[in-house]
Amino acid sequence: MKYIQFLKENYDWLMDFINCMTVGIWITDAEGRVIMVNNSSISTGGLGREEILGRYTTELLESGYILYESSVLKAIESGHEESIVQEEGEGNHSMATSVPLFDGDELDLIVCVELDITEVMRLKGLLENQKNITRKYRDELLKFLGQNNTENNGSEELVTYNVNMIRIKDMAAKTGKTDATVIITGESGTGKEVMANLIQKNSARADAPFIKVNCAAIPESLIESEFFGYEKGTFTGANVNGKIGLFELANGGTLFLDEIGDLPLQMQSKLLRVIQEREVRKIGGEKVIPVDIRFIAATNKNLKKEMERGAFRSDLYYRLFVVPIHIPPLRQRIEDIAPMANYFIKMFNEQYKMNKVICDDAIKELEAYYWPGNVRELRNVIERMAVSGSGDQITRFQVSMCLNDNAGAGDNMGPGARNQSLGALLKEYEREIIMKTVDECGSISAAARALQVNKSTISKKLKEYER
Ligand SMILES: Nc1ncnc2c1ncn2[C@@H]1O[C@H](COP(=O)(O)OP(=O)(O)OP(=O)(O)O)[C@@H](O)[C@H]1O
Repeated sequence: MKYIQFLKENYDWLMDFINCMTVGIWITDAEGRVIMVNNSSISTGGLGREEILGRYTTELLESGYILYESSVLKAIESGHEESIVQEEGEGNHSMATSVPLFDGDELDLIVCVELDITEVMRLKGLLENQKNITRKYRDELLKFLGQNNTENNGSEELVTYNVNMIRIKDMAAKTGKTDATVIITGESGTGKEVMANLIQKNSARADAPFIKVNCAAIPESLIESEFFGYEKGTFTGANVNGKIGLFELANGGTLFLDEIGDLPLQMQSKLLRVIQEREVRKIGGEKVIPVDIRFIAATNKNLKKEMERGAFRSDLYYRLFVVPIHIPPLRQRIEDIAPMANYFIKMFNEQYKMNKVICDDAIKELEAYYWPGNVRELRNVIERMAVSGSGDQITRFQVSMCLNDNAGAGDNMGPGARNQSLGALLKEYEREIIMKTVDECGSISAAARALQVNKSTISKKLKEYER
């Protein structure tokens, strides 16, 4: 009883000491009987010192002076430090921490410190509120991104959760509001056309004609007549009524010049003239037709290099690069792979009336791939797995096989490009095969029979995989 003894011997000056403190302090004996209490504690409760001193905590609890529960009683019971937070009405909160002090093995007394945490709780509430608001805005933002995605031509969305891409998308949407010429660059399959659709859809010309032309697909001999059209009787064997050219078709709207890097030099200078002078004349025609066209061009070529080697006109280059938009390859925005994969699965589920889902492992496998064919390749891979796999799950095994097929079909990044040794790759495939067979066969014995190995081999491998 050394603490109780000390306390009794030094009661007066100890009382003066704890009365200097702004926190409430209670000291009870091992039975929870109050032997000391300071002014700060009394000022927070409804009873005076004399009414508290000498009373058992259980009594105070029963009489309602202490609300709900007592940290003192909890500390007596557990023999450890105990804290409780209590609401004391009118939004006030306190936190009581009781520390048991032992003389040897014997509980001697309990020191309870009471803190007014009303302000802390108010701040906590504010923080919670703030967090809820942030969560709400985040959800709204994600919803907005998803909704924005549908603002595309046709049924396709521009799916992205990549910060860079979101910024680009934002900028693209803004340029839609102007008539500035836009050039979209990026590797094949990165989504340049999807971006062009987004720009057009967000522009004042959204309801006006949107003419798309693949410059690489038109034979050189026909390119001029395709763009400018011709008057009737101009060519023998041609349409007797003449032809309206792409420029005229796009008048009042937008002309999307895909693969502009493949436009023959001669046509490049003619295009430049149209962009600058805003008028066209049909082949064999006299009449000058004023045109009001917004140009969006795209290429997977490095136009600067093309210009340097004389394959692209520098004046056209500078005329096009008013608003340049570069779309990064898919391998540089790995966070887009999972949402895109899920987006394509949903799309193919609807198209083929399926219920496919992709497992996390399979997503990881997709994320580890190099994607030389970018989003187009991802979409094709998902479609192939969706229509060819059995069951509703797209597994990691299926992804591995599919990506290997892709690599084998001439794409330049096979499993080796993932920097894994043959041994590691074989182990990985062995694991996939075993897991899939056990999954499909429903038991280790059946899988062992199917793979023509001992049951113990499969069990051993499965244990290894669990580690
Ligand atoms: N961000 C995206 N969200 C959803 N689908 C996308 C996205 N980007 C590309 N795709 C899809 O990938 C495929 C290829 O996209 P797109 O044709 O726009 O690429 P591209 O860069 O214009 O290709 P290319 O240079 O070969 O013309 C399309 O099926 C398109 O719908």
